[in-house]
Amino acid sequence: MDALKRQAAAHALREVESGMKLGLGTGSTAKHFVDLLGEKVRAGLKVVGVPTSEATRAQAEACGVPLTTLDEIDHLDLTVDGADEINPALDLIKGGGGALLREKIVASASDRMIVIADESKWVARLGRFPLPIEVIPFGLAATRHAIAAAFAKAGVSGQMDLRKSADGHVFVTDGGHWIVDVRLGEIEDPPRLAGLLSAIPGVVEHGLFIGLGSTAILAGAQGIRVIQRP
Ligand SMILES: O=C(CO)[C@H](O)[C@H](O)COP(=O)(O)O
Repeated sequence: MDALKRQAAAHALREVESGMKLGLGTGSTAKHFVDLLGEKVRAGLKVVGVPTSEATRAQAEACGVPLTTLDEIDHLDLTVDGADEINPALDLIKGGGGALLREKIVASASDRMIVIADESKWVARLGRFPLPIEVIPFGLAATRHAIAAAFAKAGVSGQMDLRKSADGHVFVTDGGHWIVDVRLGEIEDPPRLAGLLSAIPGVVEHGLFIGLGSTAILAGAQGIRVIQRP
């Protein structure tokens, strides 16, 4: 599986040109991309990156990839990131690694987003992977109530689990927020659910990435598949 992730990352690297401003994703697949990008940079490629997490920032720095922020620049040419699920519309579930907020800000600031993954992430319908919802700790019970109401309107339901770290403490995002993971099953209308969740005051962001993915590069036993957003 890890070899497939690296193959997808290597394929995405072909889209990188000198002078580009790049969004750098988070997770085990994006890690391969940053690693391979670092090799190119050390060989002379001129790019600048905006990391989507503190973990990616540390990795990119160690690899020698020059970094900037979306305070210093307001726009990126290309973001390359992984995903937890990808459907044929190239809508995504992201946030398994907890970086969904910065990932969505960075992807939204990019002309193009290439999603890299192994084939197991390709699904007919989103929802098998638990949907991460990043919430403000203040007023959590009220926010959960509002999330449940949004689910009812969208015709889905599922248990909400507050994400914990391996040490048993509540997982805290790079932005200081918490994450509620919800196993919904098939989501009939992801754009509608995304809109309903975005309207809830205590919800900082959610893992439905609608209309952001431009291209998916999927690596499988049969080779690489490149899918463009319809
Ligand atoms: O959204 C993410 C992190 O917030 C990741 O892109 C997603 O979880 C996929 O990770 P991996 O490449 O390790 O399977």
